[in-house]
Amino acid sequence: MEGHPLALHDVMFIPALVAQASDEQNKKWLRRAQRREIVGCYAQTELGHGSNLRKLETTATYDVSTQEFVLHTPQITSLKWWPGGLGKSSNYAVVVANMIVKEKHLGPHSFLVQLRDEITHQSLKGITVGDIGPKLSFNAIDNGFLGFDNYRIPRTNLLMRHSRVEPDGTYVKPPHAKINYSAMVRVRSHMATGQGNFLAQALTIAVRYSTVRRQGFIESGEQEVKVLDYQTQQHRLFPSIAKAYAFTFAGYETIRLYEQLLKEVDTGNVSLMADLHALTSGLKSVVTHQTAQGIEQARMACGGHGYSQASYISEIFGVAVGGCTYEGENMVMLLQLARYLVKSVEQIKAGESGKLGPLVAYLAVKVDGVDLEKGVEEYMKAFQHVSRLQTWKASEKFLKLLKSGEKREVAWNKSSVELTRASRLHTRLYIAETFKRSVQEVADPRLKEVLTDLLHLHVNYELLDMATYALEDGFLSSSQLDYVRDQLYFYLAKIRPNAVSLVDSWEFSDMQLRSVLGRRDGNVYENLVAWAKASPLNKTDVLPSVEKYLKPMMNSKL
Ligand SMILES: CC/C=C\C/C=C\C/C=C\C/C=C\C/C=C\C/C=C\CC/C=C/C(=O)SCCNC(=O)CCNC(=O)[C@H](O)C(C)(C)COP(=O)(O)OP(=O)(O)OC[C@H]1O[C@@H](n2cnc3c(N)ncnc32)[C@H](O)[C@@H]1OP(=O)(O)O
Ligand SMILES: Cc1cc2nc3c(=O)[nH]c(=O)nc-3n(C[C@H](O)[C@H](O)[C@H](O)COP(=O)(O)OP(=O)(O)OC[C@H]3O[C@@H](n4cnc5c(N)ncnc54)[C@H](O)[C@@H]3O)c2cc1C
Repeated sequence: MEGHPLALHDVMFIPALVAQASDEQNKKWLRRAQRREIVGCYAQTELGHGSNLRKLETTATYDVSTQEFVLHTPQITSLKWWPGGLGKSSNYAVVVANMIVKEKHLGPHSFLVQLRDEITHQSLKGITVGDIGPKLSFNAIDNGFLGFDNYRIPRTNLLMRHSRVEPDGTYVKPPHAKINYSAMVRVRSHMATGQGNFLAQALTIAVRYSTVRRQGFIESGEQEVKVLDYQTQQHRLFPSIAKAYAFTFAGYETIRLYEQLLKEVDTGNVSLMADLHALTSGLKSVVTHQTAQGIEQARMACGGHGYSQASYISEIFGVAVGGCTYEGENMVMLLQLARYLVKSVEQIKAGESGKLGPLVAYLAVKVDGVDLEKGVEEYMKAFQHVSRLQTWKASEKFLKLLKSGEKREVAWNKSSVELTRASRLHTRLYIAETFKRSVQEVADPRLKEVLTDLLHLHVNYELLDMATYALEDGFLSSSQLDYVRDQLYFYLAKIRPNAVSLVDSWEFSDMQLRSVLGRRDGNVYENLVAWAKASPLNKTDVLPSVEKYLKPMMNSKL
């Protein structure tokens, strides 16, 4: 769980080579990387800049006389800072640097750079590299720093699948300005399944423990109840079970889209890039945020024992919450999706609704009301309505400010909270729709029934959570919201008998979960005692600190 020092080799280094190095370059590098003869990482973020890639300070200046790039980090803030696996493990890196050719700044480009000797593993001359120190989590990964002192690499180490620099310094542009960002888009498109998995682990622990833990009574009786029988406990955990499934389904779709994008880009078609960038930006932000919230609720649902490291939930939280920051800080990425939404509104206003992509076509279609009792399709229309309402409101606010003479960037900043709200609602609609589609495709009738219950729970929970938007313009009445609440409570109770099976179906082994509370056999109490006894503090009855500090204090006459 604490991560693996070679994780980024597989997650980003190899994918960056696959997507950005030419076939000829990959003949030299890819096989070696796949065999782990060389170990690499993805070095982009700097001490001074992570979000704003246009301001990266590391430069790669082309020297036409030697046909080399000179890598340089001119000041402290230019040091690469954060890349996983960079500090100690990697001997190579894909380095993102601002490329300068014939004094022209051509923006961020990726280079394969050797950092350490392949035999001795010592850092090479001109390179300063090390570990950035302990973090909230991921402490088995050596996130690192990296500086270059006019460090030279051959021209052919610029990754040249999409753009090139010829020996004489002629620059051949890529087919899309942001094609060099593909390694990030890849990770973002995998994050929904990855985060769904973290949420699932925490829920497995909390749900299993909630069937072992007995406390209090619902009705007066002989035996105290399992805490999972409390409606509040179900409300804390079951909507997150639905989300863990929903995120996984949404993630499968974005992974498929990314694979399709890779194929299309190779044939010169970059039309999917903007859509996938917008979609994955929103999805990574909503999913990581909701996952962190869900894991924290799972921890609290385990009461005091949830706070113990024996629960292992705090470890899962630490790793998962990193996703709110890495691969694009969540607010920054929500604002990327918002750009796409505002553009869509502008297209509609210009009478070009026909040009809208399938995921935003609903922004042009007004719905007057819904009959929620007719089922999930009507809920989808309600989600569309709230997302459309907020997207139009936020866009109009921005466009009005623009019209009043504000600079574009200032108008954007003044509308940004509303814009991020629109992005979240649009993404939650997407998650609900992929959930619905995925459940429809399930062939096994018994499985389909249980997943349909989860889907119903999800749409009722989500709609209630967005109620302010739906009430704002009278789209939903208060009696409709009462219906949603009743449905929510109905599905909490309906899911209760299947709750343990739903989490067991994820098939985490005890070794994976590392949780005393979430043990498959349910023997929690005896193992908590054994776990406590194994604490280093219990190795001796009397600690050395007693002689050193306590006794002098206790014997003092003051
Ligand atoms: C098989 C498994 C695979 C993967 C598993 C991965 C994760 C699994 C989940 C859990 C993890 C499990 C275990 C853990 C193991 C390891 C940890 C895993 C990963 C951690 C590694 C972390 C790595 C990093 O963090 S790398 C650094 C990431 N950095 C960022 O994300 C920076 C964010 N900033 C940006 O991306 C950009 O600066 C920007 C905000 C997008 C702005 O860019 P820029 O200034 O250049 O552009 P403009 O704003 O001017 O926009 C112009 C225009 O371009 C459009 N645009 C921008 N980007 C893109 C793009 N990528 N594609 C297409 N279009 C793009 C933008 O929208 C504008 O369009 P319009 O003009 O039309 O509006
Ligand atoms: C666990 C972990 C692993 C990482 N692994 C890697 C790696 O392998 N390789 C790598 O290169 N990097 C890596 N990173 C770095 C990571 O990608 C960046 O930290 C991340 O992109 C955020 O950038 P930042 O640190 O510059 O945040 P900042 O941009 O400084 O964010 C600070 C605050 O400013 C706000 N903000 C910034 N810009 C805007 C804006 N335009 N509009 C509104 N608000 C804004 C943010 O929302 C945030 O609230 C990793 C980070 C972590 C935590």
